[in-house]
Amino acid sequence: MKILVIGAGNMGLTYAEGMTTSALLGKKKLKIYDTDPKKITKLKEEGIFDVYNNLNDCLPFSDIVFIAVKPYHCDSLFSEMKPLIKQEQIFVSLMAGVTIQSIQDGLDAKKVVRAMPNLPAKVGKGVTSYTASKEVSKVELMSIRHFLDSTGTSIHVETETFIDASTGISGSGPAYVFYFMQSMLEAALKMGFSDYDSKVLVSNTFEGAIELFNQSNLSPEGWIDKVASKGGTTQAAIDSMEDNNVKELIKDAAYAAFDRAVELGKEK
Ligand SMILES: NC(=O)C1=CN([C@@H]2O[C@H](COP(=O)(O)OP(=O)(O)OC[C@H]3O[C@@H](n4cnc5c(N)ncnc54)[C@H](O)[C@@H]3O)[C@@H](O)[C@H]2O)C=CC1
Ligand SMILES: O=C(O)[C@@H]1CCC=N1
Repeated sequence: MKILVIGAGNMGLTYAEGMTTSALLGKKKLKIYDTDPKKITKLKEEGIFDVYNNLNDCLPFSDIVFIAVKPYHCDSLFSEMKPLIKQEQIFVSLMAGVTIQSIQDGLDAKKVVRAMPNLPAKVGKGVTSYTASKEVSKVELMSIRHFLDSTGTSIHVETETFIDASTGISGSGPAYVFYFMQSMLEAALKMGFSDYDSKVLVSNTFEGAIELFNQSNLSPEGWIDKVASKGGTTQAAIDSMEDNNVKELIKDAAYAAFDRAVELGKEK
């Protein structure tokens, strides 16, 4: 199977790296296309992929095409791609907001999969939601899932609304976790810990809590109860967060990302 990734940025390159291990590629190298000359030179030097700076040389010779440019670059990209595509090709968009209909219209293509990945894919711990146009067969969708799973795990959703919703939870979600980490790092530094000690305290606290959560059926609230003693320190912290409405604010933030994904789709 011949795979092309368009856009060698954070997401495109992460997916490309994940997919190089796939048995479905056979002996072929994965193709990657970008317009940035510096990226092209660097990728050519590394020699992991077949690297292209011209769509004519790669797009017509690919079965599955992953699109990982920023949403505002897709219109100009689509007009360049349109004369080169074939109806049997499958296009997998990783772009936030951009709808299946607008991809089909922009490319004059039928087989489109819309996916929402996230950045932990870089370490094989990504989660991707995906849905497809009706022209993509079950067997084709199984191959796509195989490639998506090369960066972690995936869930199939029935409608694009769930792609926009998962953008607010898992797509943008790693940034919320980093935001929380940054707040705790700043608090640790303010308390007088060194940079190194602050990082050790915070990163191990996150890692340990996630491991506990993953190894049990207990809800986060159940785990909070195990940490917090009545009248103790944790309760003081949780009370402070509750008084400041932190939980509602985080939910609002997730909805802001969801709404923005829907809005991006309408801007097309
Ligand atoms: N970064 C993230 O955590 C996530 C990103 N996404 C989506 O992935 C897409 C890419 O995001 P990033 O990788 O973060 O962006 P990025 O800016 O790191 O990468 C975009 C790449 O596209 C290239 N590019 C721009 N125009 C091009 C064109 N016409 N032809 C070929 N290449 C072109 C750029 O040179 C760059 O290498 C976005 O649509 C975003 O919504 C989705 C989920 C998570
Ligand atoms: O911020 C963005 O628009 C992209 C989509 C999800 C994560 N990053």
